[in-house]
Amino acid sequence: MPLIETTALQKRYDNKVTALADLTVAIEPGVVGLVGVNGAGKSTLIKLALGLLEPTGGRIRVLGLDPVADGDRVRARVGYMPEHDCLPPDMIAAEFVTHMARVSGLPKAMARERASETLRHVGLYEERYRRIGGYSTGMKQRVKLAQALVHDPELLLLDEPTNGLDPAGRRAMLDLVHRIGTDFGISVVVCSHLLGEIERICTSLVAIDAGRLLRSATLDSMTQARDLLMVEVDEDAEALAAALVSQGLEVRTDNRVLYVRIEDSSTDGDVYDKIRDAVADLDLPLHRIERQRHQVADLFREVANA
Ligand SMILES: Nc1ncnc2c1ncn2[C@@H]1O[C@H](COP(=O)(O)OP(=O)(O)OP(=O)(O)O)[C@@H](O)[C@H]1O
Repeated sequence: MPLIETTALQKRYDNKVTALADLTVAIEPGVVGLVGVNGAGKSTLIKLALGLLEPTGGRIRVLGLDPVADGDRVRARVGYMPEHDCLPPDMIAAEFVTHMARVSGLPKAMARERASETLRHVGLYEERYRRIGGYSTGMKQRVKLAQALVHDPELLLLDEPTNGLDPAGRRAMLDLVHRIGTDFGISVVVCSHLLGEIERICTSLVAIDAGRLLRSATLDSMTQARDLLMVEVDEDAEALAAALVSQGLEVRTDNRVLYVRIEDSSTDGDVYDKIRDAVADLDLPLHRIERQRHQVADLFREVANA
């Protein structure tokens, strides 16, 4: 069953801004990156998934449930880390996370225990009895993550979890998110406007733009299908390109460099052979030949510019 499934989902705010225009997507289990520029509609989708907002058109299901009609059941199975600072500065972290566990329905002793475990898991065990107001931004983000995890949800919705962090803090937070997906088997939907940053921890990506679906695909399908061989010759790149095209290969040239498309890894050997033969026939000085993966960000840019 998809984690989140939407059909022609629309959200128009009272101020007439249409945040989601006509979104149809099925988000499958795994660590899923929900990407889009600021204002694309990511937070709106998350709030609709939590039942905090109601759609103005279309339909949304979360773990097969309607988040408006079945709000309590959805919230019991879903953890949410909001984007902006929302923590009570005067509370100590252990108390706050215990309280959030109680709100989610855990009995007192279990709530305390789970709060300690979760704070340990996010790397705040030593500091758990300090006031949240004295925490750094990175520590506050970890408390937000801990309260989302404390009731052991099946699905975590994280809205820009690296917000406000420095590069080392961003990496640490993303590693933590990745481990939650792999070690605990919890599905995660992580929103970000920085595709290059989250692609390394995700199993699939969903890109939205102006409230519509731009693309949804697994990382594997995006990278494998679009592998390239980069071939650099010292001269006559055009002649080599023509020879390869006549052999049925797809080639793009950029000065002395050719990019040859490999559609399927089973045909790799053929492509290498054709390049080697053509280089030999033309008696060209081959500088280098190497396999190059498309950056996932490039693929999304291609779609965006199409
Ligand atoms: N409560 C609201 N009332 C009116 N308009 C809103 C409200 N919340 C969001 N919007 C507008 O809806 C659009 C989508 O916003 P949303 O926050 O969902 O985007 P986002 O992709 O999450 O971007 P960001 O990361 O900047 O929050 C934007 O134009 C935003 O200004």
